[in-house]
Amino acid sequence: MQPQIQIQIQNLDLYYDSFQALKNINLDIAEKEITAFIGPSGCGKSTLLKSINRMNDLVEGCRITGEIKIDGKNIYDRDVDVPSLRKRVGMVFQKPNPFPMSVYDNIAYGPRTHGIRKKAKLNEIVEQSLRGAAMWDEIKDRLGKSALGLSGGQQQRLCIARALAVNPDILLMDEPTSALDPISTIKIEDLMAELKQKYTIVIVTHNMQQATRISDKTAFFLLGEVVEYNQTDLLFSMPKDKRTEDYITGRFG
Ligand SMILES: Nc1ncnc2c1ncn2[C@@H]1O[C@H](COP(=O)(O)OP(=O)(O)OP(=O)(O)O)[C@@H](O)[C@H]1O
Repeated sequence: MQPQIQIQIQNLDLYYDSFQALKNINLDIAEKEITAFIGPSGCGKSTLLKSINRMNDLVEGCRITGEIKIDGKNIYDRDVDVPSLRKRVGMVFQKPNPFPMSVYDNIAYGPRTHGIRKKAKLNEIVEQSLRGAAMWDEIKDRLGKSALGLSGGQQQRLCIARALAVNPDILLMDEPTSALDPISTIKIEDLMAELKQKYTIVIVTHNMQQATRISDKTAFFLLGEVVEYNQTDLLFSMPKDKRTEDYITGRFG
């Protein structure tokens, strides 16, 4: 059975002032799969990722034409409530960025800003989110301690738990393991394999082995365009475009 398409990117062009960073992007991203964006530095991967929860709204001079539909609704329509969109489409960044507060408060922060006040409910969300990020047993006795005292890998899983706490449908991950050691990286990759049962995941990665290990589909970007998009095993074993082949065989980039 074909997976359901959740995110449809159609005729998307994006400009930073007069510089065109994305050129006519068309991509269908399936629900509850992991989709990887790969390509050399500066080719627009992060820009496209950030367009999926309108993080680029914060960049002065950024202009977008075309559409990104989530479950059929264009997120760039005027009537879209951007905070609600970002609640549905969570984001995890390259460098772990826990807030300078306790582990508990990091997780409870999002739900509190969405009006949840009851201690019992917050406790439940904190536990569920940390379980969802596969770190409850490891951290349950340190909930009151500062998140800044955790290791880099733990901080990144905490940031994933924080994203889960507001109950998103989609998780965007921008090179989530590039600042981590190999063991922490494997933990996050294992976690992503678990998470895709419940969430649609889009990941930017520079690590082609990582893309082949974890993703269902891969899009190869070059100079603001998607050159090739296919099932990950096919893209890496039988690239259709010479430029994809050159990149994955290390001939450039
Ligand atoms: N805020 C901005 N203002 C102006 N130009 C930008 C801005 N952000 C990105 N760019 C430019 O847009 C292009 C795409 O950048 P982007 O960060 O999306 O690439 P990337 O493929 O994610 O690169 P990397 O792998 O190095 O993170 C680059 O040329 C970059 O310099």
